[in-house]
Amino acid sequence: MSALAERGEIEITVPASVANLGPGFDVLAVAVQLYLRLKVRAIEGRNELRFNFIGQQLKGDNYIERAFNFLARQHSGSFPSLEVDVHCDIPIRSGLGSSAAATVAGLRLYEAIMEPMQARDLLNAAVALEGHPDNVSAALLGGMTASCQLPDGSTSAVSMPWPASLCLIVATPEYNLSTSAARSVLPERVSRHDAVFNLQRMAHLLHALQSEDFSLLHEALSDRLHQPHRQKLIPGLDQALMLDHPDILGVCLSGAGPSIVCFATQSFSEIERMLANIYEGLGLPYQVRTLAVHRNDEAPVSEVPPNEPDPSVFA
Ligand SMILES: Nc1ncnc2c1ncn2[C@@H]1O[C@H](COP(=O)(O)OP(=O)(O)OP(=O)(O)O)[C@@H](O)[C@H]1O
Ligand SMILES: N[C@@H](CCO)C(=O)O
Repeated sequence: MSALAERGEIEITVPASVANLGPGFDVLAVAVQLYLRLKVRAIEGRNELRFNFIGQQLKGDNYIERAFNFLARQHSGSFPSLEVDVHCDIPIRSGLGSSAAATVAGLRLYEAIMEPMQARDLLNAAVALEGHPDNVSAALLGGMTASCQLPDGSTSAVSMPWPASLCLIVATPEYNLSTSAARSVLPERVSRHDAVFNLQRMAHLLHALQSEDFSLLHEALSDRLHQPHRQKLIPGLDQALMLDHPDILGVCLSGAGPSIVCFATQSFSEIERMLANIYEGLGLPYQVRTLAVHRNDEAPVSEVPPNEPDPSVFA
């Protein structure tokens, strides 16, 4: 029996995510405590989905519906009609993984009303729809994830430790930038010098997050694969990268932007104010939020006993 048949109404919650984390372009992402929530009820009839967007208006296509239909077409095709209330706190086209959250929500909705699915099938469906794996991996697994596209075309995603004390202060200007527009400015080829630069930072970033030694975090968040090419599209990024405060441990673009993220373990309101001053100077409306990392289970990933199979690892 599906969860919906058992309970009459179900809720599905999917987190926002900050992708790339500087050098980890299309690889790293971290889920954060900002959510897309669905409330779902069965209604009379079959094969109809009715959506009510509450609070935030949908800009663009409905990716919840797209993901649901993707699975419905692959499986039986027939489903009970549903009414879905969508409460979305994730700003759309802002570099916080709204499309990934919507896609994962649609897949989880199908799973909830039909049958449980293998985690790897959900991930592969999400990547097929989203086009890049980083945000959807974090939206599915929670915490920080590293994704890898395998030679057979499937995707693997693994969970990585994230220090409980490290928060993200995220500034979002009111300035829509679609991911496709922010990807269109990226060069097809990069130099060996730049590839090595990113590998060095990525290794140091993972070390800093594992060891909780943040002394090299600032340098470890620099990037040459995407951020410099996007910088001209992102209001406030030049100024944010130059912010100077002893508790700002590093700064980078959030996903494809235009959100910008500062990392810190304290002084959150001072850092929020510094980010706010940038957009006030530019005359742009903005929102600033201090976000903790979202974990699917509250146990830190590092506490998973080494010999237990980790259910959050796909292969
Ligand atoms: N709550 C939602 N419900 C349905 N579809 C959504 C929702 N939120 C976003 N989308 C779809 O995702 C599109 C935005 O995707 P896009 O990848 O450009 O931005 P983003 O995911 O917010 O940013 P990024 O990928 O850089 O984090 C919207 O135009 C809409 O089609
Ligand atoms: N890795 C993707 C993330 C989009 O949120 C990009 O930078 O285009």
